[in-house]
Amino acid sequence: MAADSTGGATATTAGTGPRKAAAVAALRDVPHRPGAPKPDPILVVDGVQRRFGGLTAVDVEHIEVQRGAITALIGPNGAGKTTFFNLLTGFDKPDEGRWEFDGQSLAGVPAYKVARRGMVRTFQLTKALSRLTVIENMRLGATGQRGESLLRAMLRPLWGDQERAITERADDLLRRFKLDAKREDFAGSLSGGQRKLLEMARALMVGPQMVMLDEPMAGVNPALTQSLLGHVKDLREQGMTVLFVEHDMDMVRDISDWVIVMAQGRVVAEGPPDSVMADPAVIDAYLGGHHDAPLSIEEEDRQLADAEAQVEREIQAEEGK
Ligand SMILES: Nc1ncnc2c1ncn2[C@@H]1O[C@H](COP(=O)(O)OP(=O)(O)OP(=O)(O)O)[C@@H](O)[C@H]1O
Repeated sequence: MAADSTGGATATTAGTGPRKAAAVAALRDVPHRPGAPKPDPILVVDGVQRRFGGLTAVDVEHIEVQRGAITALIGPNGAGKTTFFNLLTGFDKPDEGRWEFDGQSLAGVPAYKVARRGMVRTFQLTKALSRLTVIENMRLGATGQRGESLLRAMLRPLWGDQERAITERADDLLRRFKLDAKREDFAGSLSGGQRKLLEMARALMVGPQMVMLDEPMAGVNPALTQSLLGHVKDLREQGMTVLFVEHDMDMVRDISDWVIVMAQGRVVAEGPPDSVMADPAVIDAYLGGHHDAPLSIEEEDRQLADAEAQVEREIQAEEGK
């Protein structure tokens, strides 16, 4: 069943409606390990590899994404998260592997068709898109496409009913995302947070079942943070599945039902946010290094003890001279 992606006049700021409870309940008995099977997966990925010369950027053996849940994809810089998003949504091609969305293979399907089949990703406002108005960006979203080469096609006039339906949908979404006052403004004039809202609103133009968000909090000032979080949670409350890449661990903890951790192209851990983030192996090996997550008290104690022991050894070596 297609998700109702225009419904809901405003984002539920609490975002803890019945779908949140259902997602948590559905994932309760899923084992906390890479590749764990889910009770109702909307996306199933098998053996996807992408190599750039000698570098294997993505090497995902198996991933299942639970329908109707918010799943975070985290990992250190260069882990392969963005490349993986690009592969799944048809913006790049893997060297190997297959994946099914809602039971249908998507391998080899171009990006705009992937979007029309119900899996859509946000993409950042490029320079060219910044020179279009907000409403023009929304219309481009209806084609499920991105990219400068498509601007001309988009600006071609549409016919009567089709254009009316698209404009109506765009205006509904702009109202919902409180961007209606910006309708005729150039997208480039929006603040960081408003851009993120536009990217999300534009993705919803195709009425997707699954929305993939690439760093939805990047560049968003604190005043808009809660509103953005509310909108993401609202996607789940309307029946959509969300998969997002994010470095902001507070956001991951706040909104995700499940977390998948990638490092060096592979899936190295899975589980609910608290359990994944408390996993010393994850913090130490994949997050601690670049301070994405706060250290646990045990980890802090261990690092302090290591440092003290090191100083002690140095003092003794000095004294022994
Ligand atoms: N087009 C490309 N050509 C060559 N190497 C690439 C290309 N795209 C990505 N890579 C390399 O693949 C690896 C994975 O990159 P990717 O951007 O997917 O990681 P990421 O997890 O999204 O990182 P970040 O969190 O910093 O965005 C990196 O080593 C990157 O340098």
